[in-house]
Amino acid sequence: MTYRIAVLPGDGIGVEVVPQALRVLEKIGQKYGFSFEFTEALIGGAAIDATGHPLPAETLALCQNSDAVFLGAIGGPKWDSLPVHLRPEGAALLPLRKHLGLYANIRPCRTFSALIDASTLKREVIEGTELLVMRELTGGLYFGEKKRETMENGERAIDTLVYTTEEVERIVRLAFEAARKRRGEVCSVDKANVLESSRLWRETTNRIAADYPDVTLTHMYVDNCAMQLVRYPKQFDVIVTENMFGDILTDQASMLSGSLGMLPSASIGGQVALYEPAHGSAPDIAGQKKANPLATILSAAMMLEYSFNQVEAAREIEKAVDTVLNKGYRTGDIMEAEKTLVNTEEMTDRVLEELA
Ligand SMILES: NC(=O)C1=CN([C@@H]2O[C@H](COP(=O)(O)OP(=O)(O)OC[C@H]3O[C@@H](n4cnc5c(N)ncnc54)[C@H](O)[C@@H]3O)[C@@H](O)[C@H]2O)C=CC1
Ligand SMILES: CC(C)CC(=O)C(=O)O
Ligand SMILES: [Mg+2]
Repeated sequence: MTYRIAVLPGDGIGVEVVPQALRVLEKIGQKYGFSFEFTEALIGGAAIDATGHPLPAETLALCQNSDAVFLGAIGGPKWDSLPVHLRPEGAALLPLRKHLGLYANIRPCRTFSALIDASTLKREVIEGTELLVMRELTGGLYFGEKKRETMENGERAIDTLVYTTEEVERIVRLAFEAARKRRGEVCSVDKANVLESSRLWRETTNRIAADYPDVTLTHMYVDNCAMQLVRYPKQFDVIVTENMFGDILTDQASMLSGSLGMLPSASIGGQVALYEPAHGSAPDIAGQKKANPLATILSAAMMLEYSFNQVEAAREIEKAVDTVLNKGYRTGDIMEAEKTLVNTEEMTDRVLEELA
């Protein structure tokens, strides 16, 4: 079996971590008897520089005609002065997610036992955390109408938060389905005390819950959730939430794993799924071989599981990551005293050794 993967390294550390995950995929494929046809394409700032557009038509066509899409990260200071609708994030990443129908972004967040003591949070708070955030990905504040208007005394800018019943229903159902395979608990996070879209979200979620009597549903306001995530994260099984809330809460939750460089993601819902680390292009460390490749390598494991049902191969990659951490290898973001500092490629070398 050969899987055809559209590979979009993007910008900044995207171009450093993606090749590392491809090495891991090649290796695990050899072991389990499958292979990959990787086709690289431009996206983001790199695509603006080369073609004038952050999401060239050929890139989109390649994604639509592949078995899965594997993305690094996009954006960076070079393109920061562009208006939102022209910059890499707004004109490439969001449209790509929309075109591919990827309405669900799954971000599993667990503690790695080797990293607990490196955390800024107390061991008793984070140990045993195993939560999953189901973030709505093609609606909400990032996709509503935007406007800039000239006023007498300056300008005003408008972003709109819109959700339809159907958009809420499909993501909430996925959350309930995921909870069924886990602890059976869904926490729906909203701001229903002030946002009308959240009131619709909550009403819809309550209605859908009737189809899942075996799953416990609770509701929480997003501000409280941000606090509860660092107070007592073990209370959460599946969190389902609006696009921007999920974006923010998962960067925060990544610290329960040890670093943003440890958090993988899968975006599903359409014909072709997309896998990418939760982090961005990290301009502050780009080009210095410091990037932690593990979030991207763990995203590759999610691809094997979700798109290709290669569950055993996925588990083996996750186990290799655990072992490498247990042996004391660390990139800078997770470094602590008496551990071995390695660069992006060396960390991957260690993972490959465990897969040998
Ligand atoms: N999916 C995507 O393509 C995303 C793109 N971005 C874009 O990335 C650019 C930078 O955004 P930031 O706010 O700085 O967020 P970021 O996620 O790129 O970085 C935040 C912090 O985490 C660190 N970090 C992130 N990934 C790491 C890794 N693998 N290893 C070690 N350290 C890591 C960075 O060095 C930085 O200090 C912006 O242009 C932003 O729009 C941001 C988030 C997601
Ligand atoms: C363009 C942003 C929405 C990207 C991001 O921060 C994310 O998807 O996590
Ligand atoms: Mg984000």
